[in-house]
Amino acid sequence: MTATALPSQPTVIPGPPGHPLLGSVPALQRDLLGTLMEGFHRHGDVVTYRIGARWQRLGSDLVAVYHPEGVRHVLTNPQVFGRRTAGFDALTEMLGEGLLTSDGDLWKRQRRTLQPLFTPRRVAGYTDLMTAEAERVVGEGQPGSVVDLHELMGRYALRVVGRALFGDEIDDVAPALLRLVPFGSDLSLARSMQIVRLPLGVPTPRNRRFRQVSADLYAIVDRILARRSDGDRDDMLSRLHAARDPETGQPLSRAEIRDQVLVFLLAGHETTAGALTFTLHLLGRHPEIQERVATGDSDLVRAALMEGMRLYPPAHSTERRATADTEIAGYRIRRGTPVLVSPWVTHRHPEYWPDPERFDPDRFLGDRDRDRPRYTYFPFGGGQRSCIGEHFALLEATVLLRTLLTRYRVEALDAQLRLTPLITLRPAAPVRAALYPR
Ligand code: HEM
Repeated sequence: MTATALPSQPTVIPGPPGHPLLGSVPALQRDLLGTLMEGFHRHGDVVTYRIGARWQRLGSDLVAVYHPEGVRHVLTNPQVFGRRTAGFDALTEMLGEGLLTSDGDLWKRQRRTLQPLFTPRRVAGYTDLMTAEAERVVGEGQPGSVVDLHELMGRYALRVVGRALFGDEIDDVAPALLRLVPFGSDLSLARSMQIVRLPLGVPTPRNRRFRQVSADLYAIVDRILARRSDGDRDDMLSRLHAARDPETGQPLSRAEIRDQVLVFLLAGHETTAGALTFTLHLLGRHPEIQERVATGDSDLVRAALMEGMRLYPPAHSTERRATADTEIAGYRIRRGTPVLVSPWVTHRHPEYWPDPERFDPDRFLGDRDRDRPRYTYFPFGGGQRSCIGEHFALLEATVLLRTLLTRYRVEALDAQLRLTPLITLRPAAPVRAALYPR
């Protein structure tokens, strides 16, 4: 498949017919990832899901693009595929206009200003902090006891990002934050899937809950910001205050700093916690692979993490909106159409991933890793809106894996992971594992 026109291609994009009045909405709400996967198996690399009624004016089409070449086209052409989608609009209503949700010139300015905080050299400066937190979390495990990997990894990732941001522990607000995140994620996703979206000001029970969660999240940020005495610190918050747009010299406003802090707190812990949980679960189901990784060999640790994120990409799907008429694989995409790309599906594309469901970290070693086309694997997205925290997350995750696995043998106690795909992929239940000292 290519992103150029193929004259023999039909112009109607195939897809499931769905419910006459609701289209694929009930199926997507019931089982998002299963519905996407089924669409791929039945209809191929480009699939239309009807959102709402079949009559043109009472619904719209969501086009999912699963082939790596199509994914590249969507993620690397921001002039054609913009960010103002129902999903990002709902997130903006919840979290304000931080780097994840802002758009256009505002995003450009924010990214220019914040990028220097995330260079590999800057990120390497957090190694000691990450190691100390990994030791601390690992030290809390009772030998032989059963732990919930997701709870443990959530605590680790939040402590790391909290200390990196504020130079201090944020343990006092962590439980509230960890409790609010799935509510916020669930409400944002549900709002983005509503066929008719009432303004948040309309006091429906769901709108009230939405606004309350947003207010509670900001209250946590304000509490942390208020107690922090500005001194000579070298944390991310001081750098946010000191950061200047390299082109205009403009600093971030107070409101922008508040929004960025919230985005970093949320985007910076949930995804990494998920990646670690899923990888440890998989290693806990594959003792022979775990033994190799437990040697601490950095290539193997990295490969295990990459393979964990292949099978369970924390950011399982993302969306763009066509801002002009365009074409993908010969199919016409009309201006205004929402377009979805999904690491969950593309990471299982059998053309590029033989035996896709098998956990095999060796896929990420040597030539096999190098020879693969770029957008067969995109857990951190791609193009100009790719994850700013990628180096940070990779370092943080490999430090934890090495620390935990050299100390403990992990035995996963659940045969299957039950998942809830909200904005990010989350376990639907505790992910139980026993830790045995080595
Ligand atoms: C394993 C961990 C992580 C994964 C899998 C991940 C994944 C992603 C993905 C896929 C995107 C792009 C979304 C899109 O294109 O629509 C993204 C964006 C972003 N991520 Fe991450 N992320 C991770 C960790 C982090 C960390 C640690 C931070 C911050 C400390 C962070 C902050 C952000 C921000 C601010 C953006 C928006 C960037 C922009 O639009 O300019 N992420 N992330």
